[in-house]
Amino acid sequence: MAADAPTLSSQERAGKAFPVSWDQFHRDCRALTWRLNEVGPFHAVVAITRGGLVPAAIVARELGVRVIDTVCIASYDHDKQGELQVLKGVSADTAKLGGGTGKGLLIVDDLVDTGKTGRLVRDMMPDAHFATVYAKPMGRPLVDTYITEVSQDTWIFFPWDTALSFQPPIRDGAA
Ligand SMILES: O=P(O)(O)OC[C@H]1O[C@H](OP(=O)(O)OP(=O)(O)O)[C@H](O)[C@@H]1O
Ligand code: HPA
Ligand SMILES: [Mg+2]
Repeated sequence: MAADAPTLSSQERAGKAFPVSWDQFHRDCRALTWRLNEVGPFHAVVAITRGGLVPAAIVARELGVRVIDTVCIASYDHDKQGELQVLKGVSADTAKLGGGTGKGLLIVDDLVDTGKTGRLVRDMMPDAHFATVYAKPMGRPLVDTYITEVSQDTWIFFPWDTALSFQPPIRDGAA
């Protein structure tokens, strides 16, 4: 499982912060759907939980897809990546819709970073279309469609993980 992907230090991971608001995320999901609309139709959407649940709901709504399944994978404890754990695979019904290889299925996640999660889901469903909202360079080759690329040393802060807080002025040393 992604034995070739180097381990990144916290410094390499969190060099730059890229905070995303709900409004921005919704717009980026809609932009993603415009692209996916050219590729479909899809039998079902498969969300990679938990981060993929939010974009999957928006994309499925925009594409008019009502069959939604999940693959439940955990690997990060905040910004530290551990071993990937597959907590749940696709259901038998969804696997049948994808003909056993994922053909006609749309896999959605919030982002690819090192690509470890993406490689795992691609191995599970090699003919599925894999879409993410954001992509970092190491994971980008695994994604069929994405909207915004950020550098590898950028950490994306999603709106469901954050809250508004005071920021010191830039001239006082804020990053
Ligand atoms: O390309 P990678 O380096 O594998 O990282 C990308 C994955 O990491 C995050 O999930 P995480 O494992 O943190 O779980 P979560 O979705 O429940 O937050 C994110 O939602 C992607 O699924
Ligand atoms: N932001 C949030 N979660 C993540 C990231 C990120 O940049 N990379 C892997 N999981
Ligand atoms: Mg995830």
